[in-house]
Amino acid sequence: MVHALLDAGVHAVVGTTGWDADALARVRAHASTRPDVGVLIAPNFALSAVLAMRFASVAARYFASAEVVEMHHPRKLDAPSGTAVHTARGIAEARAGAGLAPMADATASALPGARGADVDGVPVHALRLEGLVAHEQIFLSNPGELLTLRTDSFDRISFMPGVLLAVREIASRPGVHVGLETYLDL
Ligand SMILES: NC(=O)C1=CN([C@@H]2O[C@H](COP(=O)(O)OP(=O)(O)OC[C@H]3O[C@@H](n4cnc5c(N)ncnc54)[C@H](OP(=O)(O)O)[C@@H]3O)[C@@H](O)[C@H]2O)C=CC1
Ligand SMILES: O=C(O)C1=N[C@H](C(=O)O)C[C@H](O)C1
Repeated sequence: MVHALLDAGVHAVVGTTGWDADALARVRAHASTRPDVGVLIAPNFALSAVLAMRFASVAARYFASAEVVEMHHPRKLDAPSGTAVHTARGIAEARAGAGLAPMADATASALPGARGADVDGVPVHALRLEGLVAHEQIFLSNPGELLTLRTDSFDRISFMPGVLLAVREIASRPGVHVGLETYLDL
């Protein structure tokens, strides 16, 4: 779909998650044939989630350990959530940039999944619970201290301001961008 929109010269705001690295690379390659067209792939349009991700990536370099727990409604098809993957990648990039060593974890035996998914070295845990919409907690810790960042979308109305911002801005932002934070002055 995004390839067809690029071919037609139509800007695309994408909120669908579950993209793997290969799919993203294919879009980037295809987009290079239409540098005049904008593509925004945003795993979350809620301001609280975008800010939580940003805060996590700013804080990550100061903490020895980091893990992400996302919680969603049980009808969700992908796990972990696109938001959690994006959060973990931001943390991992910040850690790598600061030259931090891999996180301590002495686990020697575990049931499959017990330590979550490994996203660039950051454990990500997915809960599916009736009654929830979209929620995430980011844990960052050092010996003797813990920082917890939490974002809750109680209603899908939370995504709307970000979607409107994206569709209003996209024509002035050619190229492929990942994450609504690229549109914000953060
Ligand atoms: N970026 C963000 O802020 C957010 C992202 N999401 C992401 O959006 C995606 C959809 O989630 P959600 O809205 O809960 O899912 P839903 O099942 O509620 O909606 C999916 C929609 O896609 C349509 N659809 C499904 N398959 C096709 C297809 N092959 N061709 C065309 N249309 C299709 C469905 O149409 P029909 O009803 O006719 O089957 C339906 O309208 C997920 O990846 C989710 O993670 C969700 C919320 C916020
Ligand atoms: O499926 C959902 O509902 C959501 N999906 C997105 C994700 O995977 O991060 C955004 C939000 O969490 C809602």
